[in-house]
Amino acid sequence: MTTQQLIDQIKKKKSFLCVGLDVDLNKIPQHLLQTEDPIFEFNKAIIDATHHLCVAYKPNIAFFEAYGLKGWQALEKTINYLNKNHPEIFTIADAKRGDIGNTSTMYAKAFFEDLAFDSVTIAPYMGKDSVEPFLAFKEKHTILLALTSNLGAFDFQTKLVDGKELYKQVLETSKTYANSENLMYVVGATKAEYLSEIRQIIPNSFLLVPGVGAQGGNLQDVCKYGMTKDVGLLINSSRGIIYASNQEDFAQAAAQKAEVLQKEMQAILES
Ligand SMILES: O=C(O)c1cc(=O)[nH]c(=O)n1[C@@H]1O[C@H](COP(=O)(O)O)[C@@H](O)[C@H]1O
Repeated sequence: MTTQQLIDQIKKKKSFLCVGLDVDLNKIPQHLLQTEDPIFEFNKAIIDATHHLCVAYKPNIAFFEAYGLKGWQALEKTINYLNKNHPEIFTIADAKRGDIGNTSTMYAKAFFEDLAFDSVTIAPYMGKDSVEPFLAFKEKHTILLALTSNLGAFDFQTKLVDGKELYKQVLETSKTYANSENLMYVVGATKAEYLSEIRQIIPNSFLLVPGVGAQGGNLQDVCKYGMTKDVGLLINSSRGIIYASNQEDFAQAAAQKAEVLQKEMQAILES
């Protein structure tokens, strides 16, 4: 999916919501555990109930890998279900990969070719030759961790390196990479006060913003400081939506939570 197609969807749906699929078998409704593929059945029900309210889904790969082969098969079924039934949806493999060049190429093939995701999250720590193999897939999007939502972000990301915060170095240096126009960045919703300065470095790039809901980030603040003329934001919520109920009504409950966020986004877009 091109960036323009994503922008068009945001305008059409009046939503820049990304639903995070962080499926934990201990948290899903008991009755699903009797089915052959509880992870996929859960995802399918969530997607069926929420796809009109969001523009993206972000399966977090850890939550699939934790269940071995069955988890990986559920991931494959989930992305195939999305690509077949909802090609208008932007898909994010939240894998946080990045390694020496030839290894990154294999990670890129796994998520872009084999699983056919639109984008993948990448850790920038290993630098240019670890990121460019993902950017080589010109029709795909590489989402680089810039300033993350967790407390550990202050261990390295905000530290000064040559007089400048490391996350700013990541933003500036990554702009020099080949095909950098296909970069998006992760900025945690819990770090909204940093967004004005971030926008000075990357005025137009899309940001994936996790951390609203369960982690305490605030949608209004993120939009105030981070929104561009083309919106430029994908706001992710995982637990706050998918675990709204652990009973048979879980999908409707998830849709209700998603709708609250969508309505808030609509109000911001129309203000
Ligand atoms: O890359 C991410 O998606 C990510 C980056 C970050 O800085 N913080 C963060 O929470 N995430 C992911 O976003 C999701 C947040 O989930 P909830 O806190 O349940 O909404 C999880 O899948 C995290 O792994």
